[in-house]
Amino acid sequence: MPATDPPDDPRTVVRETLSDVSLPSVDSDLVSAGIVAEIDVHGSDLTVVVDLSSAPNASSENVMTAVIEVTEDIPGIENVQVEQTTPGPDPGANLEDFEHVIAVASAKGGVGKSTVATRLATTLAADREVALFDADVHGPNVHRLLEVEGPVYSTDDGEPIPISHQGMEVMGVGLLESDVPLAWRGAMAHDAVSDLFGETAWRSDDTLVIDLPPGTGDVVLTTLQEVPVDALVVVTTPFETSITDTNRTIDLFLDEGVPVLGAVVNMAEFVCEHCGEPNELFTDDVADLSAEVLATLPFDRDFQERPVPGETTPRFEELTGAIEAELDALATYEPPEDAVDIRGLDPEPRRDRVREAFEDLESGEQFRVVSDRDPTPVRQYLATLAEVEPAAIDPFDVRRKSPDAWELTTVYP
Ligand SMILES: Nc1ncnc2c1ncn2[C@@H]1O[C@H](COP(=O)(O)OP(=O)(O)OP(=O)(O)O)[C@@H](O)[C@H]1O
Repeated sequence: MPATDPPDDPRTVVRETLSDVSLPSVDSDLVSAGIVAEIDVHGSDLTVVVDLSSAPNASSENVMTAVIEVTEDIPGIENVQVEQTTPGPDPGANLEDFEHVIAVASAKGGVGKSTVATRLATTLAADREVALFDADVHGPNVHRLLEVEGPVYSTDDGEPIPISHQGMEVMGVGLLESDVPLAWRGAMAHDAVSDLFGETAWRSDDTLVIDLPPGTGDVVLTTLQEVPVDALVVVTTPFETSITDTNRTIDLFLDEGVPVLGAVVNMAEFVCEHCGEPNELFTDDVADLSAEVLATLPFDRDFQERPVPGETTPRFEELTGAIEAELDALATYEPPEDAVDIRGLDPEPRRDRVREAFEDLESGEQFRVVSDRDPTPVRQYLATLAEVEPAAIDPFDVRRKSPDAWELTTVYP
């Protein structure tokens, strides 16, 4: 009798085989950890369904590879298929469900935007549940920095499941086609990012960090319109043209009502590894930056190493601290005392409050409104009330202060 005869109940053999498999990211073996949800054998075809909700630190890829490796050697088994169940107790959390959204942008490529976004996410992951989205459709490299690979699996409803990487969820266009250079442009790029954003079945709902593409193109602007960003961080190098471009980018974001938190000045100096002497890499002064400097980072080879979720990097603590303070401030946003607060009101009382307060003013007096939506359309209404052209309602400064509080500041013409 050949030694490869299939056993009476092949599922038992598969289960026993899997109970001998352990991974560094899982506390016990795959069966005891509750990862093996279902085993199905038809002839020589084996299907193993894995559920990673009980092992948040396990990467689906590592688990699937381990399952395939050990089960395809089982006598009688020729084809092995591993499927992942819809994860988590509350699968498919929406973008709106995130408590905080932080986006990282830059005017130019290559200034360290992805490095900052990725390290910010991994540092924040020490205290929070963090998800990281790579929206840099033209040069996605978050997955490379973290050394995370696809394939990306889908829920039963076809929603892409983010890769769980050491407790942090990661998603991005780079994961969909790991080794294929993406050449998406314009509308196609926008659609790809937008779809992925809208459909991803996040499990976390605390903090989302987004690595935006460089510049202020279509993907950046539509992403910022579609996603309720709490705070935007702009990365720049301290070089004159870089600062000029960054200032232009910041102005554009402010015009769009994006809450720009501040800037990270990257690669500001290089400390000689031999003599310890710091050397400025650029001589230009960052005083010209139009945003607050949240952190200044040196050129440091350590930043080229793979960041690990949950591991704090001393150099990033300043930045992370500034962002956490801002997130706390957002949670307790108080409108200025002189502002007309129209949040939560129906359309008619909103208009009445604005009209009464605006018509009370003398020419040149400041008018401030706090709204729970973008108050830009109010300009036309104010112009009608003052019997002027909308352009005469000037200045017209709209700032988003929290996910649901916009401040409009203008003066009576
Ligand atoms: N402070 C730093 N010290 C040393 N190396 C750095 C630093 N910041 C970034 N780098 C390195 O510079 C390179 C570019 O960084 P990164 O990919 O983060 O830039 P980027 O602005 O996201 O670029 P792109 O927009 O083109 O994707 C990477 O190899 C990264 O490791």
